[in-house]
Amino acid sequence: MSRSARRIPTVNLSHYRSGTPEERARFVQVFGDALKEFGFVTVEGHGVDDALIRRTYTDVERFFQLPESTKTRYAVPERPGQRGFMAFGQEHAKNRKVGDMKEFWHVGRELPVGHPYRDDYGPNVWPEEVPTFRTNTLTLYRELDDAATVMLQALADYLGIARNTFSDMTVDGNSVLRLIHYPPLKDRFIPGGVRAAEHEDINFITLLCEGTSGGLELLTRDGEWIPVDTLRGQIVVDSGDMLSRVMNGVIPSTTHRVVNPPSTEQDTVRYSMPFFVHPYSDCVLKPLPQTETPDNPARHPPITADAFLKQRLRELGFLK
Ligand SMILES: O=C(O)CCC(=O)C(=O)O
Ligand SMILES: [Fe+2]
Repeated sequence: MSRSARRIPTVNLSHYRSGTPEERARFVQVFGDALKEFGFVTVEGHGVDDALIRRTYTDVERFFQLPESTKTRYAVPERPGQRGFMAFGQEHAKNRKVGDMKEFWHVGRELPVGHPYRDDYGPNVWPEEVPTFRTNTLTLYRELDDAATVMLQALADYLGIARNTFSDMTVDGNSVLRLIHYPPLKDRFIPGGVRAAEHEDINFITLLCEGTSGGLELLTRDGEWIPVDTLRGQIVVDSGDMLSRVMNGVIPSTTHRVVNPPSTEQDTVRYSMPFFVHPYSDCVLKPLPQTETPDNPARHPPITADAFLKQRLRELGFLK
């Protein structure tokens, strides 16, 4: 296969959940190999309700079409970039000065009163102009969280370690559902700007409901950009920096970006909904014993998920 024709593999999560032993073993192998080789894999049969994804996209579109003065009322300056609305051009990738050409909204985990992480994660805010936004996004959050748990169990099977090794780390984790609007470039443009400049995700793994138009690309381990095209109903999964820490680089995080539309004819709007799966705040990110070998000594000292997140939010310009 020519290098540029390479595509990431597709797997069906229902084979892992309820397939034959052979289907289950095959899922584990292809899923794990894909994360190792590409840091990306396409997942079907994930159990997240397609109608819910459509309803949520409708709500997201309604919100982003509101006037700027309304949207900015939902910015949360005390938790910049973590809850509520983040205006166009505000987030810039690590080591870049120019902001990404996107605006977005973050929904975080809701925890019961008295939970030790409740204040730390902070309250969500909700746009009163879109009454179904709260229910739809929280339901989607829960369904993506469930799918992620199963995927993390499959990854542990792949490595031959206790099945709940990773999924225990994400119980009550600081996961975030990000709802992104990339306007057409004719409407808003930042000179030198990109829809989403190349970056690695901070978290463990990311589940991306298919975007409403193309542009997502990943950088292969040998330095080639390849498109990640998803069909309706597929979820793309990628590995982030926190997983790489725990895997001591054996599953590296993968660089990816969202490129600008290639021509004025294709200058379409794009919406996407990544779900960033995070460990709980006090979870210590340190190499699993199986990944630390004489050939691959520990690459980083241990750090809590919370300290790591704050360090990265500073690099993104969100925290002082
Ligand atoms: O919009 C997308 O498809 C990807 C967005 C992304 O990579 C991110 O927000 O981290
Ligand atoms: Fe990303």
